[in-house]
Amino acid sequence: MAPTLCFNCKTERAVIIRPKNRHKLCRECFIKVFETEVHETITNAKLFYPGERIAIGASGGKDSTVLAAVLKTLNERYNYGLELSLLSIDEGIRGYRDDSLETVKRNAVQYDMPLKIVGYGELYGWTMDQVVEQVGKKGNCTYCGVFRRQALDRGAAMLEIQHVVTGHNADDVAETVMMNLLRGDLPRLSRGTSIVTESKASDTKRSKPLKYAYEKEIVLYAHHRRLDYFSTECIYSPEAFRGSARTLIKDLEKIRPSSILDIVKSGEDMAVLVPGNTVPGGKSCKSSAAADDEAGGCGSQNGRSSGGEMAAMEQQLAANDTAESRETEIKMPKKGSDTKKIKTQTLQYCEQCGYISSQRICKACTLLDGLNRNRPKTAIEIGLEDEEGSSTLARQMEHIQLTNS
Ligand SMILES: Nc1ncnc2c1ncn2[C@@H]1O[C@H](COP(=O)(O)OP(=O)(O)OP(=O)(O)O)[C@@H](O)[C@H]1O
Repeated sequence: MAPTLCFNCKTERAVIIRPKNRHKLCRECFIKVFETEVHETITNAKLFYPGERIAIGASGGKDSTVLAAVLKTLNERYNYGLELSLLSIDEGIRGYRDDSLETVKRNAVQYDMPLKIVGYGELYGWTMDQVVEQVGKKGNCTYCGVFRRQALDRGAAMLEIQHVVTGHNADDVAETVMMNLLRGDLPRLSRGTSIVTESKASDTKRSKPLKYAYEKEIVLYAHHRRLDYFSTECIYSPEAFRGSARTLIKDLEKIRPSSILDIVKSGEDMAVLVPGNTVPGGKSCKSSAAADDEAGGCGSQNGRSSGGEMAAMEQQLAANDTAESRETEIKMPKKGSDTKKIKTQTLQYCEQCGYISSQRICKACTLLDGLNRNRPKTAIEIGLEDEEGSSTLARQMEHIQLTNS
């Protein structure tokens, strides 16, 4: 049987089917389409300005590796004029992060980008291995997430960079929407849906250029561009709630491939319902305490292994270069969306470390206090399974304060 030709170029052999339109694409056309859609996300949301210095939160995983590769390509193709750097946080997890950091070091050479590595050990005096040794695996993700959010900000400050981009993708955002919907937490749903999160007082803003990119497409892109990335998952325990939301979304995707972007879109629409808040069309979320609330990574990697779907996909791709993985529809955000609203919080500086926080003592310092007092188990008994840890952390802090008083 004659090979199917690419829907776009009509000359090359098709190796990818996109469920969006059942178009069969060749490698080159798929890569171009993927990059063009990220470019449209960037331009529609006006994510960057010429000359802007950008720190790419680089974990060595597929998402941030694809992000770095695509940003480099687009920066050159469309003359964004960006100065791109890699910023890696070393959580201190032997057998995981030390290996993935080796990948980031290679990426720095491959993409000709400067690399800054900041460690939990140097910032907090605790590596995650030490934290887990003390608190156990249950709930360790909350420590890691809170520490990473601050670490990314602090790393960016060291580089004198005011914009950190992360590899959060459409699946991650859909999970966050689903989790906050199930918790009835619209303000957090609103913040998690925004493509940009910035704080009134913090110099550092965050954005997610891959917000509309499906995880499966990211894997395909990495595969077909032969990107060098690290695919092992964190050795510590997954967050059960996010893992359940992930499984639910993956199941929905199987039945209806557009579910992921539909959930993201619903999240953007629901964000409008947050009373007294201001978010431009899921584009930007200005929170006075965004630094404390914005996801700093992880919390999505963990729990991802439900079913090992991505790992299986990667294996299949590696074994068969003519992969015909099912793709999902990418709908780009419409230009000129309405202004929407988000919750504002009271801003203050942590009395201990000076980090921006909605609390007198920031979450990292609260957790560190618990660790340093050698009694974190008391503090985390109330449960730690959320993507940003914030609601639970607020309860933890109350608990800790009560325990102390
Ligand atoms: N240790 C880290 N150093 C720098 N950035 C990080 C780190 N961990 C996570 N991030 C950032 O947060 C994003 C989401 O992280 P998460 O842990 O959810 O992994 P992920 O979705 O699998 O992404 P990746 O494939 O890039 O690891 C990453 O894409 C990256 O931009």
